[in-house]
Amino acid sequence: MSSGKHLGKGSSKPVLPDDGKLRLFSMRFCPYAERAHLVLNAKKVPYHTVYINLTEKPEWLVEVSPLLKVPALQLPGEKGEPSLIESLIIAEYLDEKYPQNPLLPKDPLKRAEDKILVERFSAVTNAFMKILFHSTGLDDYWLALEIFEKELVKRGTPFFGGDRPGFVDYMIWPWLERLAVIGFILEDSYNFDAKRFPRIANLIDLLKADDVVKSFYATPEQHIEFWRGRKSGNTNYDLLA
Ligand SMILES: N[C@@H](CCC(=O)N[C@@H](CS)C(=O)NCC(=O)O)C(=O)O
Repeated sequence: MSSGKHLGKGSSKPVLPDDGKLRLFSMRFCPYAERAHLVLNAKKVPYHTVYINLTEKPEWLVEVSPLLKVPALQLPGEKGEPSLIESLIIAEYLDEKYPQNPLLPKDPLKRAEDKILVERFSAVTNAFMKILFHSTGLDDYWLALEIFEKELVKRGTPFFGGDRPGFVDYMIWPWLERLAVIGFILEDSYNFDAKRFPRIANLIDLLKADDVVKSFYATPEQHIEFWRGRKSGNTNYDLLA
């Protein structure tokens, strides 16, 4: 169940059924929130989604997300107390709590290596933000992405998770899904060189066909539409809600 529209200032906190389901506070176009949706969907855990208008945040958001950010995950039975926050913490919690379809490897060293890789992805997400808000940083973006291309060569598998998507794949996917936005912001339709990133290009194709990714997918056009609104101060949060 989803709240449908993004709730903003003046909205009352939705009363959700006490049905033992998790509650995810989210925003449809937030890549960090998408991480949480992907893990929940990979685990097939039923949950409610409450979408938040981040431009005019509802007064009650602080009750569930002390840093006023999404995602925040409220556990069944919790009422107002602060929930789990931070996409990576939420993703790891869910992977440990729900053992079906494990995403992180069992081996402690391999687990640590995957988590380090995801930490290193912040170089990509930081460069992405720079492009979005300052139209600069494209070279940094590709340089950071190269680390991931090389890692796939090293692992010799189609996914970071091996023969199927794992933790790293789902944690980085939201930014791969948004590659077209870079072209839109920089007013350049050419934005991804599949010859420079053949493994990443293959990974993108494979992930696009993955049921979990498909369960929370927005098209390049939809992402561009969202960012066009955001840039002009007319954010259409409900474009896909
Ligand atoms: N480090 C956080 C980042 C979450 C984040 O920045 N979310 C954005 C939306 S994509 C947000 O809630 N922004 C609201 C704000 O910063 O006021 C995570 O991984 O969950």
